[in-house]
Amino acid sequence: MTANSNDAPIGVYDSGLGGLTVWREIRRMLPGESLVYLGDGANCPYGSRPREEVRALADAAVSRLVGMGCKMVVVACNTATAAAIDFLREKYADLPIVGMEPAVKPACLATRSGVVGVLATERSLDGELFRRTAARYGSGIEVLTVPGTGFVELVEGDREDTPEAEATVRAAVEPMLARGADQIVLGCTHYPFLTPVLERVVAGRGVAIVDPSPAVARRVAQLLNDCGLRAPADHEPRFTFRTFAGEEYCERLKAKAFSQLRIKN
Ligand SMILES: N[C@H](CCC(=O)O)C(=O)O
Repeated sequence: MTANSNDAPIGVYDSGLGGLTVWREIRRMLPGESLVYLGDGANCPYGSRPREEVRALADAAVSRLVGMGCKMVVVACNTATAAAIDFLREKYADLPIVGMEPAVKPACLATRSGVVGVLATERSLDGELFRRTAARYGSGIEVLTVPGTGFVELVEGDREDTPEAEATVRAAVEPMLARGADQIVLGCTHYPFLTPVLERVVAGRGVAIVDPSPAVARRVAQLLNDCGLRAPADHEPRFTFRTFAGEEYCERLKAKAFSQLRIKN
């Protein structure tokens, strides 16, 4: 297997478990593609680390995926995308790289109240990518940003459907609802794991929860086509999991990935 050959895998990278929400969508949309999921695990959460540090961590991750022969890399982490996507595209110039887009555009198009809430990590919200996107699509619309403080820890700690999770999510979301938000954008790939709790918090309030991962999977499909990199029809897909943490974390990644899809491991 060589890099850029059609039967090579697509690398999907995140600080931890969160990128599995993107992995799931890519797996659904492109069932014939082999995927290598790299969940750092050793340095998670990234959300309040300095930009330079996140950039170095993302570089190490992409370098590992390239070393494994990946034909494309998906940075399934909003924080790493915000901190490092330009740097990565310049350094790995021959590698097609897909990053996360904050789904501000569809939310601004769909809002009826004119108020959109965005939940993301501190580092994503203060990044240029988010500022540019909000300025471009949010004209005439109030875009409220709230850091999902403690959200990543809940997911990493397998506490995403607990009373503690509900209280944490409620504290972040209530002020948005009070201001009239009718769209809540999940600007961190860990947050879709909190959707059951979020749905309980917004129940009956006419609020849509916007998850960008299906759009990212569509972008992956499009870029594979554009680059002529689709796996051959007879390709037997393989799903591989890697981490910078220990073997136990790798087993967690695997279990969580397959439990979401209800696929036998
Ligand atoms: N899942 C990541 C990173 C969360 C974190 O490590 O703080 C994101 O999309 O931003």
